[in-house]
Amino acid sequence: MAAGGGRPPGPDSSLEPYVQTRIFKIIVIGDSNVGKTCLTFRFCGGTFPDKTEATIGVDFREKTVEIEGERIKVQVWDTAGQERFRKSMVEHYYRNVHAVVFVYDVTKMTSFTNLKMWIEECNGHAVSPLVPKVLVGNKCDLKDLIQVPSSMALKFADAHNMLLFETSAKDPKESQNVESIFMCLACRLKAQKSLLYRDVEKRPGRAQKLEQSRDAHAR
Ligand SMILES: Nc1nc2c(ncn2[C@@H]2O[C@H](COP(=O)(O)OP(=O)(O)OP(=O)(O)O)[C@@H](O)[C@H]2O)c(=O)[nH]1
Ligand SMILES: [Mg+2]
Repeated sequence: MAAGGGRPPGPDSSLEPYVQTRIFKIIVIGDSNVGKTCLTFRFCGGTFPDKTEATIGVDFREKTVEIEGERIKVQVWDTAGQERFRKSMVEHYYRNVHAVVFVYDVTKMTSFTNLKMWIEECNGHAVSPLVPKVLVGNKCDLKDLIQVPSSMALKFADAHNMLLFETSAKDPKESQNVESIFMCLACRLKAQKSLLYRDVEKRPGRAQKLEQSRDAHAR
């Protein structure tokens, strides 16, 4: 039986008339200086930046990944931790978000205790409980300075129904672990069939329609 309506199988996908790419919007949230920018750099660019400055508003990074034969654009929103650099942007962070990464610094207890506040902010923006969320303890390379024990972080993650990743954006040996944070979320999102195509290349009319229906869905 011929497959109706699906993408025709073929060796050269560039010949397909309609290439549909889903975009997953993942926001990275947490105190200033916990390493959000460095983590997103590590995932999207594969490196640790020599020098970073406090993020103002938001920086976008993107990486296309392939999961079970589907190309997916992971759009990472690297948000600002400092209140003065984020306050005008908060609504935009949470709008139509697909997944949330909460980051703390394992060497700074206040960045961990502040997670409560970040979770409250997220919940206050009507982010669905179905939106996957993960917890990331960063800077694990600073072994002698660790203030947040794994057991404490694990308990908190469990209580909030999140997976915990302890990692380091700096240590190249941890790069696979950083990758797995975003890949784990992308896999979970891919499994949510209800996520519509937001970026339909070569068919803008259809893309717009789907986007509208998605927005209507979200209301
Ligand atoms: N040792 C170590 N330092 C790190 C790591 N990740 C980030 N840093 C350092 O921590 C500092 C802050 O990193 P950023 O990524 O800019 O922090 P941020 O969370 O984006 O901060 P805001 O943009 O102000 O919200 C920088 O000096 C980084 O070099 C890590 O895994 N290990
Ligand atoms: Mg930053």
